[in-house]
Amino acid sequence: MIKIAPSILAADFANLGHDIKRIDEAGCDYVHIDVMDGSFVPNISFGVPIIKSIREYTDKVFDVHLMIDEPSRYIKDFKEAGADIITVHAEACKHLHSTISLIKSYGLKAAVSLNPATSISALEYIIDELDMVLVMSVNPGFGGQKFIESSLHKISAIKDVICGRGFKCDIQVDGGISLDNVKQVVNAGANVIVAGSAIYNSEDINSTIKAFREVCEN
Ligand SMILES: O=C(CO)[C@@H](O)[C@H](O)COP(=O)(O)O
Repeated sequence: MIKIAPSILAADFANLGHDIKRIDEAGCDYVHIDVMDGSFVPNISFGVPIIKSIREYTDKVFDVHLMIDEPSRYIKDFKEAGADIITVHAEACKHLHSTISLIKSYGLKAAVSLNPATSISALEYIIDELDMVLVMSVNPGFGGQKFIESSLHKISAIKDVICGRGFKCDIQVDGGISLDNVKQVVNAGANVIVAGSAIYNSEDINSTIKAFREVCEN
């Protein structure tokens, strides 16, 4: 089952509640929320208070992607703000295993993200604990970048590990996804699709989300 997760990084921040309602009514599965700290990534987006204030606009799953250094410092705050899934970067955690345990201790789903240049070997001793792996198909920090082709091989390699070990774990892909390349990432093994500009910059969000689902599932 494919899940569509529009990234609100591409939404109109002055009308965030309204823009979340639009993707909710269009039938998205997750609301993908990109938190950036200006240190782990060269950009600052928003944090806990904004997430808390948009929580009332939808019941959809809040899929919070933390592009921040040492995220363990803030897991409790993001849980209280309304996160359902928390993704941390392998590159940003000194103690990845304990950060994942902390996320799970709050009853949240836990995911690890890998930057484009990070090997899947970083997942070797943690993947069995995860609900999801996030493959970054652009360098994190900005929306609207070009999809990095080597991500396809990375997705397939992760899929092989998951199938080989025989457990359940979603594979999310994020960055440069459009209606033109989404089928390739699904064929490679991804089942959670993040798209920011392809959805929010489209003329009709409703039909674009439906088109994403149709392309992925057929
Ligand atoms: O995390 C990020 C960027 O760091 C992504 O979620 C982007 O926001 C996706 O945007 P598009 O590439 O789809 O415009």
